[in-house]
Amino acid sequence: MTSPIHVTSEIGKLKTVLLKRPGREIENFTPDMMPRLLFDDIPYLPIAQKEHDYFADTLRDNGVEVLYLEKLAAEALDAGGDKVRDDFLEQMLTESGYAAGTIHDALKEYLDSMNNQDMVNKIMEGIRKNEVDFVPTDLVSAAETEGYEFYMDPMPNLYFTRDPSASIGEGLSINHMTFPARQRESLFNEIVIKYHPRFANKGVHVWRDRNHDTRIEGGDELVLNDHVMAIGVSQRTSADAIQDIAKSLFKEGHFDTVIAIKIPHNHAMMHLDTVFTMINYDQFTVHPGILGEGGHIDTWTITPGKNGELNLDHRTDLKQVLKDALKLDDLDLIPTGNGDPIIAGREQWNDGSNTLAIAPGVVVTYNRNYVSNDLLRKHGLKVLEVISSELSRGRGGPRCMSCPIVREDI
Ligand SMILES: NC(=[NH2+])NCCC[C@H](N)C(=O)O
Repeated sequence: MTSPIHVTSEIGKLKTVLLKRPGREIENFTPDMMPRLLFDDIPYLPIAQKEHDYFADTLRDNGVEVLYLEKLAAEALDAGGDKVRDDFLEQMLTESGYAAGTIHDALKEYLDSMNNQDMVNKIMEGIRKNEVDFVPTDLVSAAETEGYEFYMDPMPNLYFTRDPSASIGEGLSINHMTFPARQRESLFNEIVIKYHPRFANKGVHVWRDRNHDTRIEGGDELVLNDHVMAIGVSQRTSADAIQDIAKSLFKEGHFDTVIAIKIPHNHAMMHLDTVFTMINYDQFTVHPGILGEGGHIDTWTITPGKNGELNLDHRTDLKQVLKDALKLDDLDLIPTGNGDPIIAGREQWNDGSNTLAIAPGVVVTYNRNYVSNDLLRKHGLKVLEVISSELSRGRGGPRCMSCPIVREDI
């Protein structure tokens, strides 16, 4: 059976992609909630949607089928039936802090009055206290939640579909994410894979599911070719999760190499794909800020060892490591902002390194990163710019905003 997921590179012609159109969740919060929700500002929703539609149209104009997470999730619940919907809702309430009790019951009743699409949208947008018909009568509900506006927080990061799951080969990882603000997101991906007619029982292999304590996010998971992956050791992805997924990939798939790349652990560079992306057979974007003296950075090339163990090779010359793993004579590492420290810092902040390749040498980028975009063109790439004033406020670019489902082989 051919799997409905097929991704054997970062650059093969993109055929199908998963997006999430920004909804009310991206404005349903106040500045004091921003750090916890991993946002740096509150986007202006109508413009953010316009920009996102432009992004989706750019992909469609280039022959890409665009799927929407919010739609697939509702369709998965439609297909799954009452029991699946109920289990999903219980799980979502539990992960939102209400496994049982009077607030649980009130939220359940409220959400249960909606059809699947409305319920999915509502969970994504967040639930404020003033919209639920509930007067607390016990001390826990009355005292412990006083002064906070929400029963269920919005999930503003959902439009970064890259992170909660990652397509790898004929399968995917459904991720246990790092921060509470994003941990519930991958529940949507899980129901889509389990129950949506397009994916359910179609031979999709789950390399690693969301039921783990160790953390990994798709922004760190780069499929370089059909047997080599690069995974960031980052603020969001831990070394033990990388070892775990490497074992699973080596055991049951066609992968034989995982290059773990250690990047700074901070908000601006939260994932490997904010500082490093593959854009052609032999071309990558790299933010100069991650390279130490002489262009060095810690990398560990992981390969299968004896008895299911892993072999490790620690090296610091990123260019040589990539050349060896990809069997290339030369490699073009293109520095964000052309290496100027001010421009590189600014354009990396606005995801100037976060390019989405839709074919070898053809990339989608934010228009605001004009220095990096010019440089990409000078290096021979075809650059399709998308508008980005509001979308960039969530700290993610075209690669983060897209989860490839099918790419042609390279
Ligand atoms: N793959 C990525 N770089 N995603 C960016 C995610 C940004 C989001 N605000 C977060 O902090 O999680």
